[in-house]
Amino acid sequence: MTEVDSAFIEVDGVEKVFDVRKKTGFMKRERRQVRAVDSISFRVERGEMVGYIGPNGAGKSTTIKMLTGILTPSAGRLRVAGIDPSRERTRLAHRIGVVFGQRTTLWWDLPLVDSYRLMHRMYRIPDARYRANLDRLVELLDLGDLLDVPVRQLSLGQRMRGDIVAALLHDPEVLYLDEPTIGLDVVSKSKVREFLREMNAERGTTVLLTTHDLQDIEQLCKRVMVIDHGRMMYDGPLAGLHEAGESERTLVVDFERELPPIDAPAPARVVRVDGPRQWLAFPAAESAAPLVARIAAEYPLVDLSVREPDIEAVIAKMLHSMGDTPKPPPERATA
Ligand SMILES: Nc1ncnc2c1ncn2[C@@H]1O[C@H](COP(=O)(O)OP(=O)(O)OP(=O)(O)O)[C@@H](O)[C@H]1O
Repeated sequence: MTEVDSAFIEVDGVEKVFDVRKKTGFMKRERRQVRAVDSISFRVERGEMVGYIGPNGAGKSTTIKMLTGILTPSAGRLRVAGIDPSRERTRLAHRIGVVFGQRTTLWWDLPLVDSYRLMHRMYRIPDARYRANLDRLVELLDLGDLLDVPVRQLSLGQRMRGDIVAALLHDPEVLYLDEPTIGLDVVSKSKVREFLREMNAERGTTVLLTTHDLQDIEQLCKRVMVIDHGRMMYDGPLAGLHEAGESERTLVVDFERELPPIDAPAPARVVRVDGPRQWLAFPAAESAAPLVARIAAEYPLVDLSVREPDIEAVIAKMLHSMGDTPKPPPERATA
């Protein structure tokens, strides 16, 4: 191994500026520069699963495209597994896997297995390894009955699992996931998450995950990075993000009968009442257990559920609470 002291992914002062030409009138064009990524730095260690989140247009996809070598940075230094992605894109391709939730890498008109056969050739995967990986992945992602079905006939959840198999057939060391659970039903979401957790634990695959679903991050990533207007605004644990934005979760409780708003222990408070159902907001960084125990002891409780805050709301609150000043975490960003 060459990368003894270095992290698996290294991003130092990376920028990406796009030149955009806009039509401003008949025969008139204006040139403008868009700074999609603005001097960001971070490191990801081998085997880490890191969430990479931010509002629309924040610069997430641009970062991922630079990490895969599709785009060349305008400034700064990038390394993945010691490789400069834009200079050695093909060499790097053998070590990375990419899943874009909104697009597919599968051949639409062909049976699923034909796409895998093509990947087998494209990546020159040794036969025995291909066979073993295919068997294992198909079993883990429960695709056995679907291998001969044309991709166009698969449901979104089946297609997504098919895409994940395609991205992993060549045993990549790092996986970039862009919205892997978008549009999936609850069962498919949990299948995908469970698989990713197992893959990370068993194989130590490094994962960079972009998502709008807070539960993806909660269930998969100890660390989250927030980007906004191309700048790194936060890099640390998810709980810290909740604290920075003072975000709240909601406890939804059903009582045996209609009650006036209950006397919730602060900082929890009733925010809505509808018949026997009441909604209580409480700090997202706190456990729901003491609140649930207290309500169960004092009121005629029938059922309850906890709703997570929306990822956009968490980010918006955090950005608002910080003004425009990035929260410098991590020694790891400047190390
Ligand atoms: N090829 C391009 N040419 C010009 N501008 C671009 C190009 N690609 C991205 N941009 C701009 O760069 C900024 C960052 O875009 P990017 O796609 O990286 O954001 P994102 O965080 O992935 O957003 P989303 O969550 O909506 O996918 C946006 O303002 C976008 O319009």
